[in-house]
Amino acid sequence: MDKYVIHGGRRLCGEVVINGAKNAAVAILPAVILSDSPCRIENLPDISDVKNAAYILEEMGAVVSYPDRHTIEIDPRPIDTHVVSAEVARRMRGSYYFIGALLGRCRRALVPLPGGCDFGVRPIDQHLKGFEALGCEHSLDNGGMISVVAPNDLFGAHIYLDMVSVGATINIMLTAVKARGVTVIENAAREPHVVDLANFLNTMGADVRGAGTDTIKIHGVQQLRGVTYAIIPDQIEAGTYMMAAAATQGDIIVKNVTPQHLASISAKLVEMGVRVEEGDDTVRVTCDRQLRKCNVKTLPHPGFPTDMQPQITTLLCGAGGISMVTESIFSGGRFKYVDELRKMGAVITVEGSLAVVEGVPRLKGAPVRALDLRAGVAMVLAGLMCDGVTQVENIKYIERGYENIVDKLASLGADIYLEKDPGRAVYQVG
Ligand SMILES: CC(=O)N[C@H]1[C@@H](OP(=O)(O)OP(=O)(O)OC[C@H]2O[C@@H](n3ccc(=O)[nH]c3=O)[C@H](O)[C@@H]2O)O[C@H](CO)[C@@H](O)[C@@H]1O
Ligand SMILES: C=C(OP(=O)(O)O)C(=O)O
Repeated sequence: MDKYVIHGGRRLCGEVVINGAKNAAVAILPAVILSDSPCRIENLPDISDVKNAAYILEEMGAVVSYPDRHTIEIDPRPIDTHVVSAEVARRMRGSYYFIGALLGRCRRALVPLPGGCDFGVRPIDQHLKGFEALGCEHSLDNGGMISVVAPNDLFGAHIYLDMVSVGATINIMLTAVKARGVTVIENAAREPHVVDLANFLNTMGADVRGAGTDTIKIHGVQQLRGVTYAIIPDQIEAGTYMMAAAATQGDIIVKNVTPQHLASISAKLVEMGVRVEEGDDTVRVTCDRQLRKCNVKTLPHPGFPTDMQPQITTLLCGAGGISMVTESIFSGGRFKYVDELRKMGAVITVEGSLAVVEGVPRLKGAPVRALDLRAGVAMVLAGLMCDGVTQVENIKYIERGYENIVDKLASLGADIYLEKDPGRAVYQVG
């Protein structure tokens, strides 16, 4: 099995450039099928989730080309199916956005239940409730394929989400932009990728207002046109490198970011005694002291992101005192990685959605597994901050969301390399 090998204890210093946002990219790529002409998407991250989304588009008949590693051109006109096949779609969460986009394009969709990080149950009832309100019927077959059909067309509706859901907000937007009349989504998610998708759709000719607030209003239109669009920087990749600076008493300038998207992450680092200086599109993170304990609660944006929870919990393992981390988005299922951290000497007790983290002087290197994307990158952070050698297995999860992580960390001074499994002829993503 391929693994990352990390000799810990190096101070990370220098500059790192952040790539485009995974969670924006996996929504914008399906949205392209709503267009009546080709689109060019720039600042695309080179990660396996994006490769898988592009593969699905090609499999459906779109003509796809890559002028360079971070740019994709997609001509959706040849697509003549409403079906997404299961194999690749099940390797990622964002494949469920093909439901919303296909409904907008052709009023029906047959798409597998999505994959993505395993936090226990990840229901999609709010997505289905939204589609129903817009005039759709749905069913699930034994093979895990979801069929959603709008027998009499799509009609704008007033939809209140029972919980703040990024996925449901985006999926409903994708359908409603091509519905007749006005749709209002109440209790909508406000994450930066929700806003980025709305901006992309509006550039194509849609009429989406209020994205970034908890009420989004969409006037349906008949046609959307092809555009050139650049994806926003990845909030979570940026936050992870900020934590790497703090974890190693380092000094890193994180470039190509939107500092406003990082406000909750910066605030927690400052509380821990870390210096964070914001530029126009940079943040510099410097740490020259032992971290202070702090309490963290994950919340929908603009609260502290759940996708940064494993990273900050890891950081708190080296802080002075006892910290409390409350996971309020994915209750229960997002602390599984704590067992891996314990192998490195972490002292953490988990009760339901609360982790109590007792700071220890040093973690020590050990063989550990990436249990999901952010849990995996948390193991990398632990490896960087500890004494000795850490081997991180199951790195395919990390590659879902981090472009070139080994080279980026090595360029900051980390002693990390990828050890390829000699027995593995072909590396399969996802
Ligand atoms: C591809 C993508 O963008 N993934 C992100 C998206 O996941 P995802 O879209 O799955 O997350 P949601 O915001 O929908 O989930 C929030 C909470 O609502 C629950 N829920 C959601 C929908 C639903 O129909 N019913 C329901 O009960 C979920 O189980 C969870 O407890 O937002 C999460 C929360 O910021 C992030 O961790 C993921 O990185
Ligand atoms: C949970 C995540 O991703 P996904 O929803 O794609 O599994 C994540 O990015 O941390």
